[in-house]
Amino acid sequence: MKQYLELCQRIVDEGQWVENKRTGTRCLTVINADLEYDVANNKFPMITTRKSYYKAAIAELLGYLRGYDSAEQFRDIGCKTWDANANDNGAWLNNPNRKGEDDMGRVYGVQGRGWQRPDGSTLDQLAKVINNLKNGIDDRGEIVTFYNPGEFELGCLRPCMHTHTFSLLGDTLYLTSYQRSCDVPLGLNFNQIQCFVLLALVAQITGHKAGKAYHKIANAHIYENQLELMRDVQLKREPFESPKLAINPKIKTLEDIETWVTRDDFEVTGYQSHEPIQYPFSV
Ligand SMILES: Nc1nc(=O)c2c([nH]1)NC[C@@H]1CN(c3ccc(C(=O)N[C@@H](CCC(=O)O)C(=O)O)cc3)CN21
Ligand SMILES: O=c1ccn([C@H]2C[C@H](O)[C@@H](COP(=O)(O)O)O2)c(=O)[nH]1
Repeated sequence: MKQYLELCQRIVDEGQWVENKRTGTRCLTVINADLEYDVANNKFPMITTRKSYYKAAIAELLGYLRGYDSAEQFRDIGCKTWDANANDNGAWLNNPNRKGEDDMGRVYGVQGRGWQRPDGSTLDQLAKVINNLKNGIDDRGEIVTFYNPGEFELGCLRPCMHTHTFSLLGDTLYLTSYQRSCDVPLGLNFNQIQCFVLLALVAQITGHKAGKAYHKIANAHIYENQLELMRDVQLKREPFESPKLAINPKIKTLEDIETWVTRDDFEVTGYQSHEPIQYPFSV
């Protein structure tokens, strides 16, 4: 929590204003942030200086791991975060590749689970990584990347947290996640949870201990219409202790994640937070 608040304060104190053509809203911006999460000691990085909706963040991650490509699929598992980008984003609505209501196109999990090879076959990046890790193999390339510049025009948004590198050291699994662009008031609240859960979950299904998750962000920003709430409300509050996360121990395989796991297989205990803050969302 401390590192989150320090990043917010750094943006407020040192950020530079950057125009953003896609959304039409300026952002106060800093470059480079390194966050880390102590998964080994179950310090769940949930924001406490406002109410955090962690189940939606976990559902979004489950959708990525399943290769979902429609906002309806995300809604069905308890996550509304893709509605606006699929259905209210002018550039995407006018893109001839959009297949209709709720289509997100070839984003995130579509790349992670079905990267198109030149010969027309597809590559399941996630299955390869899970298989290797299960067999104790780290080939120094246990990477799942959603970032496919050749197909950006086939999706509603370029992936933000785009690449996940798993590393095995003895019997402990580590994760390094890379993010190109970060909406600190809204997106980061979700992304922190997702880094933590991704490591905890993959460690569980591959039979390893979880170590630390390292989260590397290039462009970290606060939209102009979010600044006042962040500076004058959220940053004035004192954080509470981090809660703990329990994951259903019956989750044992990638197939479990694909078939029956829901957001209710994840429970947080010891969460105390300040009042909710509703930040504006820029499409
Ligand atoms: N401008 C922008 N910021 C983002 O963080 C973002 C995008 N666009 N586009 C793609 C995804 C969608 N994400 C989102 C979208 C909405 C919320 C959001 O509204 N969160 C609220 C309530 C969540 C709920 O009730 O489930 C919050 O208070 O955290 C969070 C992340 C993250 N990404
Ligand atoms: O997981 C996510 C997804 C998106 N975001 C934010 C970061 C930016 O504010 C927008 C994406 O806009 P671009 O113009 O494509 O950079 O969404 C996030 O923080 N986390």
